[in-house]
Amino acid sequence: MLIPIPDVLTQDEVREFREALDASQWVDGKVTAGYQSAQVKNNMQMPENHPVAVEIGQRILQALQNNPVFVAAALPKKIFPPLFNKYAGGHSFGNHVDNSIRRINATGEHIRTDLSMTLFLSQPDEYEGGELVVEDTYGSHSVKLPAGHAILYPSTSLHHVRPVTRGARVSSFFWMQSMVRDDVKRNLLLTLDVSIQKLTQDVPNHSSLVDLTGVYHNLLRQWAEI
Ligand SMILES: O=C(O)CCC(=O)C(=O)O
Ligand SMILES: [Fe+2]
Repeated sequence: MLIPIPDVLTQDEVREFREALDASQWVDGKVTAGYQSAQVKNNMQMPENHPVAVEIGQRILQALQNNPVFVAAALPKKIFPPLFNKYAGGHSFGNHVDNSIRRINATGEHIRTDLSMTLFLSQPDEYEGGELVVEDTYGSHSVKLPAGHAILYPSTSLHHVRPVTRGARVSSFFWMQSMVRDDVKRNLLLTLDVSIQKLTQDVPNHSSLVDLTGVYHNLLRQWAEI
């Protein structure tokens, strides 16, 4: 399931991050690609250990940890330090599935990629094309969100980015390991969580809330790897 996460960043943060990124040196995006994806990857990237990328990446991680929609949807265990890419002048990224295991260079730690995320840092009217197209069991979904918004999708999905034919598309992208590896189970938990929150608002003190909340936690206890 594709899950939009609105307002990860404020517009002030987007402006500040873009100013710093636009003033920095970018390199060929193939540096972090696996063998197959390197054949179809044609974009630019900030070097992983560039101080600007590291600092903005940490600010993005903080914003995500304080975002209840993200936490409920991803149930994150480990998040890869955010990377940054840029597509301009016809750049695109052909169909691929993300690498299953990633090593975090700074710590030597490995993560299993359960979820992939793109956080848009360009407004949709700044560029033509550049849609992220993700295939899932319900078909193909084309995603282009306002700057500061993100899309979360299963790392098992085949996906590509359409050519950017005008302007530039800048974004942050990264992967995470979830406490709940299985997409179906994670999405059931999210549906239950959202329903409990809605019921809490609409009918506070409803007698079923104790049981439903118990079911949520008991399922999470069954399924979580921590
Ligand atoms: O630019 C994007 O939205 C996705 C990038 C991507 O798929 C990747 O780097 O593996
Ligand atoms: Fe990808």
